Amino acid sequence: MPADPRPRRSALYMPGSNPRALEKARDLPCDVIIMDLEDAVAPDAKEAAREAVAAALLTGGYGGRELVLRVNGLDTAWGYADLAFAAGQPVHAVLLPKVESADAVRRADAVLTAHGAPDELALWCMMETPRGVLAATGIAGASPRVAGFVMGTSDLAKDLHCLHTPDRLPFVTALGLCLLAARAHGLAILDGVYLDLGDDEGFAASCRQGVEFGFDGKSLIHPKTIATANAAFAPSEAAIAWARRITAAHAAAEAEGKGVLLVDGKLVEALHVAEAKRLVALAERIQALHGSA
Ligand SMILES: CC(C)(COP(=O)(O)OP(=O)(O)OC[C@H]1O[C@@H](n2cnc3c(N)ncnc32)[C@H](O)[C@@H]1OP(=O)(O)O)[C@@H](O)C(=O)NCCC(=O)NCCSC(=O)C[C@H](O)C(=O)O
Ligand SMILES: [Mg+2]
Repeated sequence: MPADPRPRRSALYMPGSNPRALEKARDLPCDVIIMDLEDAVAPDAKEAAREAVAAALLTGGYGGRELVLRVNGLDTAWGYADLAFAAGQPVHAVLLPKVESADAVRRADAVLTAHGAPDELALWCMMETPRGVLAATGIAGASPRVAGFVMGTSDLAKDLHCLHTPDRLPFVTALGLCLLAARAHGLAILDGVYLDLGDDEGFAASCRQGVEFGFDGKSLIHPKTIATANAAFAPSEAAIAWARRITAAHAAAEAEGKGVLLVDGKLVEALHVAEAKRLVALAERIQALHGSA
């Protein structure tokens, strides 16, 4: 468990070519902002998008939100220049699209390093192709910079020829493989976007399912979905109260030389306390970031 888990309940994408969205993001209660140079930006707007992102980051005002810059792939006309640009930007992470191998991560890492990126600049990887999903473990461990995965379920559906069903059964294998690889390597992992902005109920259900799977949060395409994702991925008040209770009860039991106990008839061991402490730390970080859970 990370000692100090960072809130990543809601990660809002915005086109780098949309200055209004970049400006609006300063006042939105999302935990993560993903400024996109890739698929949300038309080919003839790629360079203007880089300039708009640079101007927005120079102005700042994004508070404690985590800033992520999605670049184009190194196999495109813009990828190298995007990475060279990203190396000098005040962002927390660079998000690589369509990552299919550990080697692709290492090539991107080398460009960042050659352009003076600090060691703290993280790499996040879009997991959105069949090859990428099958190479998830190698990708997760490819470089010390790799700190997160983001599921790209739209590209994945295209390559799998599958449908976006309400239960997301067609994605279960891919989501599970990426979750396993991310957790095995101590990475953050965010669920894919929900495309139907008119279906609030379906969106809420997909957030609940993301929580059940174990994702840290959900990637989003519109500000109106932030509140639902934030509520779904935050520990509930009842969960926090329970976490505090079992932590205290377990400490008292330990003082009496016992490793296990029952609280309200439920078995509590050290592993439950570890998860309880993670939830409480997460709730405290959310409070510090936005002032409320
Ligand atoms: C989908 C949109 C194009 C809709 O935009 P718009 O018509 O402007 O929406 P609204 O009029 O309802 O907007 C209301 C206000 O909110 C601001 N807004 C809208 N979207 C964003 C946003 N994403 N970030 C910040 N601010 C936003 C508008 O400017 C309005 O503000 P105001 O002027 O005050 O009224 C648009 O939402 C959009 O572009 N969304 C992001 C699309 C995107 O980034 N797509 C790429 C990422 S998803 C992906 O690639 C998936 C992955 O790779 C995979 O394979 O699965
Ligand atoms: Mg994609």
